[in-house]
Amino acid sequence: MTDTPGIVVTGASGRMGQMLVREVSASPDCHLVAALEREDSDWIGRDVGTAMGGAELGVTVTSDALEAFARAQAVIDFTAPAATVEFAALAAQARAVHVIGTTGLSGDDLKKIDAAAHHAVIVRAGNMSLGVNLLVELTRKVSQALGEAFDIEIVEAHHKAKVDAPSGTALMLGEAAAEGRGVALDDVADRGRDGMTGPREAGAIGFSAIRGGDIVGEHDVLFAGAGERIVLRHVATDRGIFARGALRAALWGQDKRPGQYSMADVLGL
Ligand SMILES: NC(=O)C1=CN([C@@H]2O[C@H](COP(=O)(O)OP(=O)(O)OC[C@H]3O[C@@H](n4cnc5c(N)ncnc54)[C@H](OP(=O)(O)O)[C@@H]3O)[C@@H](O)[C@H]2O)C=CC1
Ligand SMILES: O=C(O)C1=N[C@H](C(=O)O)C[C@H](O)C1
Repeated sequence: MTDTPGIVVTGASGRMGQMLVREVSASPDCHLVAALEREDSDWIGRDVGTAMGGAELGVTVTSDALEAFARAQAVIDFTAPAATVEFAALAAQARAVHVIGTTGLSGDDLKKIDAAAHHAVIVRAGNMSLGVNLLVELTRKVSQALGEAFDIEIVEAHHKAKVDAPSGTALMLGEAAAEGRGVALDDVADRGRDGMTGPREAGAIGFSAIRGGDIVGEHDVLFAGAGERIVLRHVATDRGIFARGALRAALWGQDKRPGQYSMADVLGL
């Protein structure tokens, strides 16, 4: 037996799920207690390590979330909105820290996650990397300094399997840019241009999404002024940056009071 925090990885067969299983099982600071998949997944009942094509890890893939969460101190969850909302209620019941990387959550989903955060620690971020969370802070500062004389456009690029747009990261950057200007993002966001759009609206924060191939995740924040342009850019080349951030959040959350926290809290930004 080990006395390090026990961690459940949800969506274990997914792109992020597999990366998380690797990070958690390689870390000396925690141990993998369960790997979760859908009931009808052909990974159920198999050792998660061998299902991933590697060495046995001694953890059998299960679909019983509540039983798994009851044995864990943290749940790391990069799945899909419907699953994440369900897992938030179950993690709260088990009083396990819930680290949410899932993006594309609706306003209704976020209300349910808020309710779960009354009972347990939730750390949620559209991007768990150190670099992007620093970029968010820079975006807020540059937006505040420049004001509306500079037009803000956020351009993101991801792999062809991504199902939500704009990305969670683009929305975090948009929120920060809006905060820097003292406005609400919902009032100024321009999330898709097509046809006779007319000239750009003053004060708008524009979003563009590129999807293709195996792009891990790229984000540009453009501040376009008269005669000059500033571009803040983050390029992810390895999903390990998200997995390591999520693991850091799971460990950080162990001694925190119930509530909802961000990666900025975890990183002390
Ligand atoms: N915050 C961050 O730093 C990052 C966030 N993400 C986000 O993480 C999420 C997952 O991304 P990615 O790993 O690329 O996606 P994948 O599609 O590769 O993996 C998602 C996994 O979740 C499982 N899943 C989906 N719905 C359910 C459900 N209802 N019950 C149980 N399991 C379910 C999927 O199973 P099945 O295949 O059977 O549907 C799959 O195994 C996305 O929202 C993405 O935007 C990604 C990278 C970084
Ligand atoms: O789906 C992805 O892959 C990613 N999703 C997150 C997002 O929506 O911003 C984070 C990262 O860019 C990869």
